[in-house]
Amino acid sequence: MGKVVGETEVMVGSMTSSKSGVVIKNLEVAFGSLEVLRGVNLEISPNTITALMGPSGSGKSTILRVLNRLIEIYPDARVKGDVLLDGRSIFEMDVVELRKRVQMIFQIPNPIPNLSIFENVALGLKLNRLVNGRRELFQRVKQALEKAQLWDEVKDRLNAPAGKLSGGQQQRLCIARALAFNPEVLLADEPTANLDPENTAKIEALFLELKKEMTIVLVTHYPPQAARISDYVAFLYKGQIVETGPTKEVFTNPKHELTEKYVTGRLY
Ligand SMILES: Nc1ncnc2c1ncn2[C@@H]1O[C@H](COP(=O)(O)OP(=O)(O)OP(=O)(O)O)[C@@H](O)[C@H]1O
Repeated sequence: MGKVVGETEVMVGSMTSSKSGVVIKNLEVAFGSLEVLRGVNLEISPNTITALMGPSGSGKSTILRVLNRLIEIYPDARVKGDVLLDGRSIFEMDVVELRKRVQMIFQIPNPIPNLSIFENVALGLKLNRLVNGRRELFQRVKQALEKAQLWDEVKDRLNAPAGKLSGGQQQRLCIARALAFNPEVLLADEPTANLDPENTAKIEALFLELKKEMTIVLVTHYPPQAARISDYVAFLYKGQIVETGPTKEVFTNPKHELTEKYVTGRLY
């Protein structure tokens, strides 16, 4: 299912303008003279997991970096086109506000290792003055750790340094830190690439829970992960979207030869 807008296929989700859906329109990104994204159009429905998959260097992370405007930290990056969040251009929003609504986690978990487990989650809430008093702060941190399915494992050692947690726990701590902001969109850039199968399964199960409350955009190198947990996929190749659609459809009946090669593990 899809309609053509601009150069590439656009997935049609449940609603275009409904809350916290994301619409990417004719996105182009270049670093200096290097064009890395061209004519990218994509509609990401609320409360879904959309997987961006494709070979290394195809532009997946760059799309994520546009969605929270992290791209603006690169002085030579040029961005054209538009991205709508809940119907409004993200480029017209206050960037600090945008990044509260659109949180991001990375391939390598990046808690502050010497800071306590509690403080890693609390810090953003304190710096942004989002809570009133210690009691509310504790409740928000607890709630975030619960949602990230980490609370039971850490509730007796909240003051221990985050660096003492296992890799999988550190990644869930980073998810808790993001969830503390009650984001509408969670961007996940290969969040399980450094984890063993057991921890990967935990994060995947967690995402399936979290999508009930937010929209998730997942970058993955690994087609089976997209097949397991995403509702929609966009397959990127050399900076363009080759094919998008409901995950099952794209995996069972890919329309493009490149997609077929990729999902069957013959294109890296
Ligand atoms: N800050 C930057 N400056 C210059 N070029 C960059 C920068 N960031 C990314 N690129 C280039 O943009 C292209 C797309 O990179 P991007 O990281 O988005 O790809 P990717 O699909 O996420 O790759 P991977 O799966 O390896 O993470 C690559 O050619 C990369 O070298």
